[in-house]
Amino acid sequence: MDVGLDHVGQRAATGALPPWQRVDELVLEAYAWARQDASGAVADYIPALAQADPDAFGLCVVEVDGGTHTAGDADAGFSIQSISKAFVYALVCDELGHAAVRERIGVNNTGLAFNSVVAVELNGGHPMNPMVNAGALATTALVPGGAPDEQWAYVQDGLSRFAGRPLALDDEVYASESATNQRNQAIARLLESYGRIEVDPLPVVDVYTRQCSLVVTARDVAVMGATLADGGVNPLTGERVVSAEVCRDTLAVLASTGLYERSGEWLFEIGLPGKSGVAGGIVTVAPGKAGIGAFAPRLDPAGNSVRAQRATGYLSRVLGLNVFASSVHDPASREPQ
Ligand SMILES: NC(=O)CC[C@H](N)C(=O)O
Repeated sequence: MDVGLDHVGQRAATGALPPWQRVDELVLEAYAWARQDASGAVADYIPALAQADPDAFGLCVVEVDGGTHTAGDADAGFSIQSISKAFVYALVCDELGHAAVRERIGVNNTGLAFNSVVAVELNGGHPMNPMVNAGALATTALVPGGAPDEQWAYVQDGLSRFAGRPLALDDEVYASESATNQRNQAIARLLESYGRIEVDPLPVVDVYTRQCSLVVTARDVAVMGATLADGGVNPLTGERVVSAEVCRDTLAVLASTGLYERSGEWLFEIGLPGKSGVAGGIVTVAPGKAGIGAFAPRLDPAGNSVRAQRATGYLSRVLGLNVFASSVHDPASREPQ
């Protein structure tokens, strides 16, 4: 992934964000620049997703003090899909302690596609990390509650607390994905055969499918990211959702695995933990600073939104968010004009 940022100056990551009026302008600029790229294709392996408007595009930055900046369709709804994996993982770690989850789920990249069955086999039945489908299914199996309906209530409530508003299910996406998720059912059965899922796997797949079908907006996703950036406290509601330690651990996992087999390229270009979903959303977290939510349905071959990656990369540079760009003495780290 080369998102074509060579012409955009990298602001040093030390210090605060620019004043809010300037952030407003830069968000509009990032949006206009990313919008020029109409490449990629809308996901169609879940039939309901194929109906998305390919030109929809929303962008939102929420700062840890609650300051909010939007461009385009920031309030257009889309299904959260794999972005949910990051937040369900955080909730489960907060509940069970990260050591237990780390052993069972893992924190290393598979180097393979998000829905790879081979990855499970190659790793002796280990799901490897919570951001691929195998690890996400194994994580959802650990959600407290026991019965699937209670687990679902826990997930829906927890993700809503991250977003700061009640999130609802997209019934059409849920029905469509339920009818076509045989591969996820197979992965769950495979994990069961290796003892990595110890409950009935098909209800786990159902809870997972529901969690992926929650409707969010770019604004919601930015608030969810800002909650992780803010050490677990939602900057809009003031509610603590998870502990600061859980945020730290979740962000480390996102940095290495959030964009699947493209995670290295993402980190190289953008320098921030992020998580994508096949409906076209990406959440990105600038620790201690802000969350970014971006949504545009056209995807690259790994299943990551083209425009969302570009807009986020632009913002990372001009806002000075790249966590590796901290050398104020580096002549390449110049203030953007
Ligand atoms: N990458 C994704 O967003 C995948 C999520 C989707 N619900 C699936 O399980 O296939």
